Amino acid sequence: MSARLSLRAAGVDRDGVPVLRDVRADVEPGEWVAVIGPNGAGKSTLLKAVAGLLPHMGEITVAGRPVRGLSARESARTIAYTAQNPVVPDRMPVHEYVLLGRTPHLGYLARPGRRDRAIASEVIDRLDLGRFADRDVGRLSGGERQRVVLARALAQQAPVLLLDEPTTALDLGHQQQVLELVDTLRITDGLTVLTTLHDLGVAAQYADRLLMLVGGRAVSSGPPADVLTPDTIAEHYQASVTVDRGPDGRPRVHPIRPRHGNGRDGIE
Ligand SMILES: Nc1ncnc2c1ncn2[C@@H]1O[C@H](COP(=O)(O)OP(=O)(O)OP(=O)(O)O)[C@@H](O)[C@H]1O
Repeated sequence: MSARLSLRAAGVDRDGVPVLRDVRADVEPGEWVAVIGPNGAGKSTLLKAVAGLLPHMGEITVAGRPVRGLSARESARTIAYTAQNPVVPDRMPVHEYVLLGRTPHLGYLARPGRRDRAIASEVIDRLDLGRFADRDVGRLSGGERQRVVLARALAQQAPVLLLDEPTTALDLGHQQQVLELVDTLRITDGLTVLTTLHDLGVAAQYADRLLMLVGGRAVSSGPPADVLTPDTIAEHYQASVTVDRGPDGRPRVHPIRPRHGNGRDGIE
């Protein structure tokens, strides 16, 4: 199953304050869109609204069906979501926790079967978690836990993957491993991938398109090379960068020190 994701005039209020407004976006099956933007821009809010965890205005549909009409079970079979700061049960072995990802596929009161265990084992292996399989989730490092949470989401085998900052706690090698795995699944299984990513370099390398939010509104969207310009980044992040192209033609963003011109630090 593949599923197109579509947002039309999507908006969210939190405590009566508008934090997302009038967002229009589409993510096609097999496409990876990264939501970028400064702190507090509404990136996590957007993902939570798509995951059905926050009430929204406008229309958000998955495979043509409004997400607000999906039951919890239907939603979990269609959308796998990982939070920026996931809450995990401390005293549960990794293999059991990952197996929870199979719950939406089980019949009423049914227990996971051989196939469910095989799927959970496979994602545990692919995320290099085999040696932690019997350890409690609460006794893992931050990066190990982040991979376990992703493993549970992948075990769900949902056609839509929503990942809120999936690599923040990961070392460089595991970052690449996770991002490459998601990219492979996007290509081989046609997953529809929507992530938030703070690291603009990573976003540029992996996403087909970027959606930049500022103050809850989409201010720019399109291929990474169109969105990631020094002027746009200076305007919306108040950051100084240069941008060039890598061998793959994708933009590479290099932070540079702003020019202070006050003479105190020797920089003109
Ligand atoms: N539970 C909440 N109640 C009220 N306001 C909230 C709540 N959670 C977030 N907000 C506000 O909503 C706005 C958007 O927050 P959100 O977490 O979506 O931003 P973000 O772009 O993901 O930020 P960051 O890059 O810092 O993770 C912010 O102004 C934030 O303060």
